[in-house]
Amino acid sequence: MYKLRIEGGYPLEGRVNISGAKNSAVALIPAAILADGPVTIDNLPAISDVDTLAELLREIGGDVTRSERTMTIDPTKMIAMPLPNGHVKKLRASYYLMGAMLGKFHKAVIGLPGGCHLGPRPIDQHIKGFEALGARVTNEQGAIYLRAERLRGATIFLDVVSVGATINIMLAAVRAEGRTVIENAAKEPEIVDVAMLLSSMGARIKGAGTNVIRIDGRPSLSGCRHAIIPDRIEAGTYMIMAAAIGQRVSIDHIIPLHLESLIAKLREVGTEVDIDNDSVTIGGGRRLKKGADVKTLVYPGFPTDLQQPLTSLLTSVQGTSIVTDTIYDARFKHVDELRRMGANIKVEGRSAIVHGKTRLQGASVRASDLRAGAALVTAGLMAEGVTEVVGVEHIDRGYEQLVEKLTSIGARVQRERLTEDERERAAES
Ligand SMILES: CC(=O)N[C@H]1[C@@H](OP(=O)(O)OP(=O)(O)OC[C@H]2O[C@@H](n3ccc(=O)[nH]c3=O)[C@H](O)[C@@H]2O)O[C@H](CO)[C@@H](O)[C@@H]1O
Ligand SMILES: C=C(OP(=O)(O)O)C(=O)O
Repeated sequence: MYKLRIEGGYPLEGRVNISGAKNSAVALIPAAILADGPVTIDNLPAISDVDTLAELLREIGGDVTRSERTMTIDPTKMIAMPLPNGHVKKLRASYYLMGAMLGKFHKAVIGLPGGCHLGPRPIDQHIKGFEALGARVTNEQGAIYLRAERLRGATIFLDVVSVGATINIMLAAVRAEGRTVIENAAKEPEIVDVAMLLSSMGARIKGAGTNVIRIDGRPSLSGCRHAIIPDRIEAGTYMIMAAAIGQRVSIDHIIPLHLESLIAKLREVGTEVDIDNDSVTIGGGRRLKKGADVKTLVYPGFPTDLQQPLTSLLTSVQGTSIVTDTIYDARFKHVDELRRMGANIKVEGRSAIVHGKTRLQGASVRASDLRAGAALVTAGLMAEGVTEVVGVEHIDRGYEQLVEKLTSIGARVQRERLTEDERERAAES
């Protein structure tokens, strides 16, 4: 187990390359199950969620080979092996094995997924979709059992706009008989990415990226090659860090259009943002002028996955900012840790009320989830003195080479092994 040791106060300067999107990668890897030949995925991020999924596909008989940023998955020998426990609990996206295995084998047994603890994260809309396609779905001792004689296209209206349910229903529907229509679908760029991969396999999908997706099922799908889109959340995290303590930082290999809501918010608090074709530059010294209210919303609204790091930035801005998360009701575990560092933040219901401006002080803090980790690293970079962040395994789920990337732009960050004492304390909490 590791911790990050951050010496705060060193300004960031230079260029950072952004990796492929976690939330695409974790759907594209299970999607490969649906093909009848090898699927090659390029621009794969080196994160632990990807390693876990590769392991899961191997468990069900997949031949998975990997070179630096490319993974080839040959699904021809895969079987519908039950996965009620084990690796499935390590990440959220193991739920995509349900849709993909149901589509391919008409049956699956998958343990309820793990992932960040952000309050209740039900999967009722996924199940409603599978049932509409003709599956029988039961929950037995924490594992979901899915079985269908035939899968037939259906019209499904999602009661909640859900990224996971939209993708999972797409995965099952591409091999169902006839037409499926997903209404009130989520519109995130990662959904478009998944639709592109499935289309390259021969699937017929229209409307991905809008709130109505139409899918005409096919009896078989072929292998293909596909490159993952850039990670807008990783990019946004570095943009926030640069706004918090940057001189001039360019964030490269991104799609700026995917970050419009963050760019608007950063400008609102007084950050200079220059946009190029595939990069943005945050820059020219710190000129943050006033607090801002932020409400997380489904895409293209402000992403909940950037809410926590943005909160760290807002501690350094004069005035009061209100950060409201409309997607998750308990995504505020970072707040107690920021308070340890001197932040003046109060949580009321779904909102964090941030009173700035505070000069944060280094402290020992715990990342309870992936983006809480990003928020605490951001705070550590801004703070006076040394910050130690434990819970690094959460950060490793979604940030490729965080230490190396930050060090390359002037941060003082190291990954250190936990001492015996620290390991014991981590096990107790
Ligand atoms: C692996 C992955 O891609 N994770 C992302 C995905 O998570 P995930 O797919 O889990 O998030 P959803 O879009 O499904 O969740 C949105 C909201 O809908 C609720 N809900 C969802 C499904 C359901 O069946 N019933 C239900 O009530 C959830 O509790 C949540 O309040 O989208 C989230 C919202 O952008 C991001 O924070 C996560 O990073
Ligand atoms: C919540 C997140 O991830 P997951 O859905 O995989 O837990 C995230 O990426 O911020």
